[in-house]
Amino acid sequence: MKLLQFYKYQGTGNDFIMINQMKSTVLDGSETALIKRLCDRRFGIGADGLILLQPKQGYDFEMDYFNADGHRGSMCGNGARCTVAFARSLGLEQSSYYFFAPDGPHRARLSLKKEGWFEIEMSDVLKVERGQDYFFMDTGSPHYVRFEETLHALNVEKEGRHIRYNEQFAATGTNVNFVSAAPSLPLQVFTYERGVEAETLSCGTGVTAAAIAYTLRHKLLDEPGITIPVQTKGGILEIRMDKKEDRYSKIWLCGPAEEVFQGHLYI
Ligand SMILES: N[C@H](CCC[C@H](N)C(=O)O)C(=O)O
Repeated sequence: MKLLQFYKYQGTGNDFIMINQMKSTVLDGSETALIKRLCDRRFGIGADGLILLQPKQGYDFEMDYFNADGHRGSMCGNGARCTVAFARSLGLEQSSYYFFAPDGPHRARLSLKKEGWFEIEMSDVLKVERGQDYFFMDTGSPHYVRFEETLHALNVEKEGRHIRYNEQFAATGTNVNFVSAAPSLPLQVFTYERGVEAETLSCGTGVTAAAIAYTLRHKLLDEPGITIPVQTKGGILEIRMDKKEDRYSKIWLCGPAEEVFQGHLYI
């Protein structure tokens, strides 16, 4: 039996179990059944995912991310914001960070304006696929984005699952975002997450994809520093980006992240 010290974090209601492996390794990521059970809201601690904070040569740290199904996921934007908050609470107090995530290197910084806000630079998006009624892109994780007249009557779980498992995406799966088409900002985004296989209260890479799709749908002019506020079920996030035709760089995902509780258990 090993003692597992854990920390629970949330960023706009997307919640994560954090394990500090900066000094010693407890989990190597092969413990699929255990991670799934830890993330279970009845049999475990309960979370949308689990993150191992680890050292990595040339970086301040690495975030190794697992979805609630116990398998390694792709990039998690809210998880990254929580990981920076976690690293800070462990004493890594810097005004900016350089870290490694599932989709490669990232920069992060503290908001100068808002206390408790963490800002992550996302990978550039150089390709956006346009379907008849959807956009599809990789913001570190694959995201399908569909605009809706209204979201209030939408069954996110049912519709999201249907798209995630349809012929086009079944092989690798996709996250699915439904975006309110109301002309005024903030955008409203509801997300079904692959790997959690349920609706989550917020998804950082999904909100990033929704903001990018919005600039295309509403034909925003190319400009540096386009800012799009987004309302999720768990709170407000903000996306800033430089747009040049269909290519997006300097994409920053900004929002709150905080510790909820900590504890330990034997594994
Ligand atoms: N919640 C995450 C997305 C996790 C991606 C994961 N569901 C996958 O497709 O592996 C976020 O804030 O970006």
